[in-house]
Amino acid sequence: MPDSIKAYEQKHLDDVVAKVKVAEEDAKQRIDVAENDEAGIRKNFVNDLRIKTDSYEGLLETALSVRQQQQMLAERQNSWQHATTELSTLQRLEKKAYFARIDFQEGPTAKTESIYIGLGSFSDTPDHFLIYDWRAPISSIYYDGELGDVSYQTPDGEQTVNVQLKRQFQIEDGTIVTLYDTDQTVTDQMLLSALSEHSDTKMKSIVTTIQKEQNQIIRDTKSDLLFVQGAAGSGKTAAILQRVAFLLYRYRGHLNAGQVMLFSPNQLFNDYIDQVLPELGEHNMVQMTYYQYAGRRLPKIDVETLAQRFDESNTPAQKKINQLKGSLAFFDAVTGYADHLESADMVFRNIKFKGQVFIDKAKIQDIYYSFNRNYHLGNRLQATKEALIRILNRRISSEMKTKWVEETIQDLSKQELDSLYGDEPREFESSEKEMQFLSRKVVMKAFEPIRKAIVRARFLSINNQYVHMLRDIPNRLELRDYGISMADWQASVEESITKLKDHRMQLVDTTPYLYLYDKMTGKDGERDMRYVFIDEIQDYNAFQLAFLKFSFPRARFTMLGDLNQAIFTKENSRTLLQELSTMFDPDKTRVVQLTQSYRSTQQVTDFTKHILKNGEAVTAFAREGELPTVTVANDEAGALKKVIAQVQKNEADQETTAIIGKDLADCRALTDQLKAAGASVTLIQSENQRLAPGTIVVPSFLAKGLEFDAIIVWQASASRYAAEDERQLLYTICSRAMHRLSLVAVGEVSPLLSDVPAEEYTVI
Ligand SMILES: Nc1ncnc2c1ncn2[C@@H]1O[C@H](COP(=O)(O)OP(=O)(O)OP(=O)(O)O)[C@@H](O)[C@H]1O
Repeated sequence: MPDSIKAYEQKHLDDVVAKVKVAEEDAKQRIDVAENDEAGIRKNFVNDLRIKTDSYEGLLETALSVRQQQQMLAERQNSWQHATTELSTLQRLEKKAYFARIDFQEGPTAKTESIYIGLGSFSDTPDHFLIYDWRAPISSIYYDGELGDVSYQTPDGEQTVNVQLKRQFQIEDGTIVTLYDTDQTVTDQMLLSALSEHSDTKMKSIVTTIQKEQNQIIRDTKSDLLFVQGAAGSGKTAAILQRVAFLLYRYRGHLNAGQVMLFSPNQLFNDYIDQVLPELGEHNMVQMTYYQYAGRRLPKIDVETLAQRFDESNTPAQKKINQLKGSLAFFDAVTGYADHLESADMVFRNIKFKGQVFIDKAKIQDIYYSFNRNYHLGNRLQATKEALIRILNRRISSEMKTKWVEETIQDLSKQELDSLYGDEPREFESSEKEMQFLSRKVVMKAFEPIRKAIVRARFLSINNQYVHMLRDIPNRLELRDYGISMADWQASVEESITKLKDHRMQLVDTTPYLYLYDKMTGKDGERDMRYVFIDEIQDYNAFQLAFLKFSFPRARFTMLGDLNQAIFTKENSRTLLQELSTMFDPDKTRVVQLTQSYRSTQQVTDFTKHILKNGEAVTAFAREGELPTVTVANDEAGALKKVIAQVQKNEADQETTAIIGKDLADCRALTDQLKAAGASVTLIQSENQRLAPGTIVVPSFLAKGLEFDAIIVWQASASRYAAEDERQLLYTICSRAMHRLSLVAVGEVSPLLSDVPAEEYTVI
């Protein structure tokens, strides 16, 4: 690239930065003005406000003036907010104004235009954009096409332009470090340098190097279901975070971050990605694990944790039952059962008062089923509550005459009496009237728990209903079709009952339980949620997905996953895709496959993909690195020595390292041994822990979605990984490595590695 071009571009950059600085000053002034105004309003507010409470007009006047002041404050707050956001974008632009330039013509006779693309828009006069936001429609041509005719989507339809130049910049602190002209989507050079960086405990945004296939995911606005099957490290997570930023920009004013929700695999992962959106100048979306989402609604039940679920060893019969409980057929069966409750079989509980039956369950049942067939579960319940409240109100008068009421009044202290009188005048026509007044108050107070119980529908019993439903399932589904015998089913119902009595529940029961509860109480989901993202979709079952669709009826779904990494659902994940396809309109479903893996070096990707059999396609990105190493020690002590030596080597090379063990027990034992040998490592044992800098030891099921410079697989031995259905697990572990992968086995190496060609690793 001739120096004259670099000089020209640096001058252009200097001009833009100078204008950015002017705008920064302007924004700062606006912030000052807003702050001063606000302080002024608050001060005057106290001085000006005369509280008039002696007449109705006076009260109204006071209220109006308070309201006016509040409005003025809100306006200042708004302009303060606006100027502050603008300032933070400008400060970012001052350092790195843009990363690309595109020259294009809108038609053969049109004049050539140049635009610069950066993290945010900037214009010096309205309509004169010096920088375009990377999410603007026109910016799409940078990611999407090559030179020549390129089309892009605008809100008014498709546009085609002729692209003549694509220039990329690496800018640091207002100085151009390098620039390249390219005819490819994004030069490999830029991507290579992005990928060669060391890993961090926080994920970074990929704005400058988004790839064409990723851009399709980011900018999709049409699909109700966008399903992304992407190899490990293909940028699924990176792309969806960019997508959230894109959507927030595209629908600014109509969509806020609170209407976007991401279901992530674990809390560590939440921590790992929480800087990406703020870095892009956006607020984080709502982020939760499915476990948190379900658990939050079941505060009194201990739902099985990730670690427990991972350690679960089920009999073949239990596996089949779990499979059934996670299927769409089961979802339909629960739906059918719930609909049937409109005409029969709802289980009720007596409403009690002072240990006695107050309203009998048979009576409640009569009321519940007295409404005509047009009443569905929701309004049937509402109408029942209203009827019960009426009964309660009628019972007040009769209860007032009972002995306990009279006794209670006699025993009242002065303080209690005062609180019963409240602010009401204490003049009564007669002592009888006064007694009546007090009796009513006493009874109403005593009835308060009953009123609450009615309003909260405590006369329903979700636990009993759930058990009733489980017992009824053989009437709704042909168990034999699922390879389940009647005896096995009954045994599993008994087990669920035992657990429920003990306030425990398996994850596989949680969703049907919540779904049944929502149906019984007529809930129809959170209508405000507009975009739901589900990462690591292969760990969900169809029932959960159907439930999420039911729970967010107006949302569009983006589901991402890698069937190669199905560590919980294993082979069942393949049927998930089929089941999903029946849940959404095929015309509004888009499936995108990402096969290129960006995370790892070619050597690591080649090695890991040989662990899989009939796996989904994975292509290595041509980034050179060292071969993975495999060490087989005779005993644990020998293996431990190898691990310590490897950690020391990694530390010397400044490679952040995670040692991944199969389960928590292995990881605990290893951490103790490493610490005893003087190594400094942090054990991550629960998903609620934070990612620590330095070397960590982490069990496989918590390493999902994360990445590290170097991975040491602890106990890559035949004793740990032998079963065919553990291939995905071993693959998931190994594919966390960016640059360096070391496997350490004791005794005999895992047979799951037998298909890896000998030239793809070094034995040490
Ligand atoms: N276009 C890109 N430019 C630069 N880096 C990228 C790009 N795409 C992906 N990466 C990087 O590749 C790594 C893997 O990406 P990410 O974690 O999003 O993959 P994933 O598909 O979610 O992986 P997994 O399924 O294994 O968790 C990250 O470090 C990410 O920043």
